[in-house]
Amino acid sequence: MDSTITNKKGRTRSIGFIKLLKYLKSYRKGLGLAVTSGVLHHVFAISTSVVCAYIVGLIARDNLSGNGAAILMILGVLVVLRTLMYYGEMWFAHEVAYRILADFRIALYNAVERVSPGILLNMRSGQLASTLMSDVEVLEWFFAHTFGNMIVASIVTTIVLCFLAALNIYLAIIILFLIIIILSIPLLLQKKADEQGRDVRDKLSDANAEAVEGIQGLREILALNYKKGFMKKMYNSIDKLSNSQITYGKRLGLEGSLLHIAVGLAMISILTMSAFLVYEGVLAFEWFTVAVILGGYSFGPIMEISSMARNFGIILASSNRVFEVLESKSLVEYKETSTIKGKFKSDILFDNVSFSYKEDNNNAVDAVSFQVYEGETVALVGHSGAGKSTCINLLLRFWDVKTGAIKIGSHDIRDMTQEELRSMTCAVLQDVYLFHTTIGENIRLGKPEATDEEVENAAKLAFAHEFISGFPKGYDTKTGERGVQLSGGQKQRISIARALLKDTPILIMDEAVSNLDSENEQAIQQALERLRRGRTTLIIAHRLSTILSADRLVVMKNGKVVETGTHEDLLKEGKYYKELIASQYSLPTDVKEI
Ligand SMILES: Nc1ncnc2c1ncn2[C@@H]1O[C@H](COP(=O)(O)OP(=O)(O)OP(=O)(O)O)[C@@H](O)[C@H]1O
Repeated sequence: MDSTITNKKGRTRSIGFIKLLKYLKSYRKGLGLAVTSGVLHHVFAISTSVVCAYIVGLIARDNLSGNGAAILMILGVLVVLRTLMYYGEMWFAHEVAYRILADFRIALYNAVERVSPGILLNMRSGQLASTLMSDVEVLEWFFAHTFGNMIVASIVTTIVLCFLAALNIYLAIIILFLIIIILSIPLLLQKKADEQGRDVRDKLSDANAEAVEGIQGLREILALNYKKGFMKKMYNSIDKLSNSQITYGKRLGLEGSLLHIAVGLAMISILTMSAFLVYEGVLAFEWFTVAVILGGYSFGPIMEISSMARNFGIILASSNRVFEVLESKSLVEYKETSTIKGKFKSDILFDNVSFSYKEDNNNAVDAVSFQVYEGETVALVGHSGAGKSTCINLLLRFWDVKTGAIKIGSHDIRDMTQEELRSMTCAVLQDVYLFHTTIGENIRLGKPEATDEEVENAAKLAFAHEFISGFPKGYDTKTGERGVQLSGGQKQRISIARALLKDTPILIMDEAVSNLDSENEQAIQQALERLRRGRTTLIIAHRLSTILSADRLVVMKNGKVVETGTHEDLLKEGKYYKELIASQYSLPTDVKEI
């Protein structure tokens, strides 16, 4: 029987098993305690039954001869010990399992952070959440109930077989043979179990992703009256999941039935064989019931691991999904240690930069060159899809350039450590995310050690202090999910306060396109003015006022830089810029001045 069934990623069952085992390495002590108490739990349970069976045998032969009280005492002690050991086994096994799950969750989150946003391109956020939470949860079966139980089953079965061999060697041989048959049943159905397990986990993750999308896009679903269409998609996904689970359940049922038939036949064989041995005078009568009980017990632990093995398909599928994230290669590798001497200057150079998001795609930016001098504000302008955000993504090193180089202070950003790059740059992006914590903490994100006074000063400069103070709890007001809901303009002012507090020499901005009321608009423009002062700023400009206030403009079209210069120069000499401005801001094409 091939015990190394290959899954869709080419990973084998045995490789998956070994990978999971590696995580147990640092918990050897806990695992040892779980296995020891597991073995003792079974040994005491078997001993209790064996003593009972022996008493029955003695009573049947009228041979108890006044030992009843002592035997009852022994039985009482065995029951107490068995209970204690069961408690210990559950405690230690779950302690190890849940500690490992915590390790997995932290490692997974680190991996997501390391490989994002690249990984998020290929995975829906619901699918990722499914891996982070429920796939990891499934691994509890392995760490708490599979590996340790396998060791316990091997030890207990060996002990029982030795005991049986001492009674009669033929009984032991027959039971060993029957155990091999019982163990081979899950192996026979292993390929199906792996395929079905993978299918269930994939379908579950799709259904999760659909549900998450339904929550995230609820506003659009209601506003566009898309409820029927969305529900159809949702039903479809849930239908596929339940069909897959039913198929999986049917196989579990088939496997379980085969196991019960095998165990039933095994019990009949033991009963017949023991009776035959007693009849032949080879086995004393009082050992008959003991032999039958021991025979039955030898299948107990084996049945336990067989039922776990029946679910190994799902365990393997979940572990593959977890390892897929853990082992995803980072799109960007940072230098571990700094090689750059002296202080950084903050000018930015895009030197013949080309990049495409996927190998077979056209370049999103193509041979782009421009410079932002220290303290200068350069605005990227162009139609949607021109490549402006891509320039910012590359400067922030969410991806690396395909050819060319981006330099800060004449150093290639690929030669900088993550810490160096992050301490030089701060990004204020369109979609401001507020965490479910206080407004104060949300502002403090980029500088956790900032004092309350510094936070308040930053908020004042960002014109956010006034509305924050208006809340009954001020800076201690909770925001984000289930916290107070802030308007788009208020969120932007908080993100400007964050940037002011972080106080980096380079500011990278993607200006929000959403319409703001004039009060918000004015406050934000003034806050941005303050933020840009003395910093090297690269900004994706959408508002005419921002374009006008920039020192120079870099005009992009289809991934290329087509014109650069000041607004006035471009109006005089540029051709494309004039058309762009006219089309975007409803101005005549012969506009001379705005
Ligand atoms: N994550 C991505 N994966 C694949 N292609 C992408 C991705 N992001 C952008 N693109 C493509 O790269 C090209 C440049 O897009 P980019 O977002 O840089 O343009 P933009 O000028 O910022 O547009 P907008 O003003 O609408 O944000 C477009 O063709 C776009 O479809």
